[in-house]
Amino acid sequence: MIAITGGGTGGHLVIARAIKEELNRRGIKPIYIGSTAGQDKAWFEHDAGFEKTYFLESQGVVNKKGVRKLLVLFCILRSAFTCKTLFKKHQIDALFSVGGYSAAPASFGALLCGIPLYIHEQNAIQGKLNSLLRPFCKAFFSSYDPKAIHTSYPVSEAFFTIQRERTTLKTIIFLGGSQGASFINALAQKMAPLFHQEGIAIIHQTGQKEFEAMKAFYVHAGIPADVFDFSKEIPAKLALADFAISRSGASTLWELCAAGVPALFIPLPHAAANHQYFNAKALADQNVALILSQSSAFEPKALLEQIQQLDLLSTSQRLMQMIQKGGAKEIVDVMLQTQKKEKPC
Ligand SMILES: CC(=O)N[C@H]1[C@@H](OP(=O)(O)OP(=O)(O)OC[C@H]2O[C@@H](n3ccc(=O)[nH]c3=O)[C@H](O)[C@@H]2O)O[C@H](CO)[C@@H](O)[C@@H]1O
Repeated sequence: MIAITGGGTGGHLVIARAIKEELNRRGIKPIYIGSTAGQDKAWFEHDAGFEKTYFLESQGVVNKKGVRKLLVLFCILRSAFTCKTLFKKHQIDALFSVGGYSAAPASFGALLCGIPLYIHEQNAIQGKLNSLLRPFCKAFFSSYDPKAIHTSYPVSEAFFTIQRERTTLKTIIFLGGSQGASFINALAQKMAPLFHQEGIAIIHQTGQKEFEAMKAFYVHAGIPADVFDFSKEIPAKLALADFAISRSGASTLWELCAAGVPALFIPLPHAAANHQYFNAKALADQNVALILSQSSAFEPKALLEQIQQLDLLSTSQRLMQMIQKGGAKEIVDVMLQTQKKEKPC
């Protein structure tokens, strides 16, 4: 039996879902261990692809100080012992972690039990928990790190199905990551009138917090736009888009590659170790993406011209070559081949 852990935000959870789906295709129903905080419950609480789901108390340690930090660490340790019991109950042979604070209890629990731990790092710069656990894991997967087991990013097949070459800028999509991005919403308010004048249609994922305000903005400005807070139909939205203005969360970035949608990335400046910048830089270094720093001033007309000057066709062709189907299959193959049976839990 396999357990999957980790999450907190959509970028982590989408990998957990891809691995779960690949296991389901092979007749395996894993269990899931996530957190009561973040988006874990919303994504998986009622997911029938899991044998059972558990949500334990866990929070990030990184930004905590003093007594608060000690309390969080104690909480993780207590939950790690809960996981030990769960592993025994479900006879877990292997744990797959997508990282993030919600992965901490089960990962430490696995180490306590001697259960092989497999880690997927989504980003170009590895997270704190993943760095700590990497020396003890059975395999470490990444689409960036040459020293890791290199696999194609496990993007859902749906993004390959809608793959097409882009030739003309007819529709633009604003993407703020799983929680939306205030900066991208503000930028959209400056750019939308220009796109509208050029006859470019707009799709805009705002996040929950600013959804009403952004919807009102488009209505007042008289600009027709497909505005939504969060959608389960991102592949259908990307299918229509010829260009994206987006945060560079790893999952979104690779989905854009798979779909062949060229993008201007605006990395989240506060992401740990600036990893969103390095995610986008890996593409920009190969001339297949534009980057705009959130702290640099920009002139909307100049930005529009920069986007319009991009060679959409060759960029979208090269993006599609950067990722292959079957990333989740590659990971599950390694996991099942190396899995050990003897468990001293
Ligand atoms: C604030 C934060 O911590 N961000 C991190 C988080 O990003 P975040 O959670 O924003 O994740 P990504 O942008 O990587 O992925 C978002 C996922 O949610 C999906 N989606 C998004 C919007 C929507 O309406 N519907 C929908 O289904 C996307 O298709 C994608 O699969 O995890 C990523 C992967 O570790 C990191 O690179 C990011 O830095």
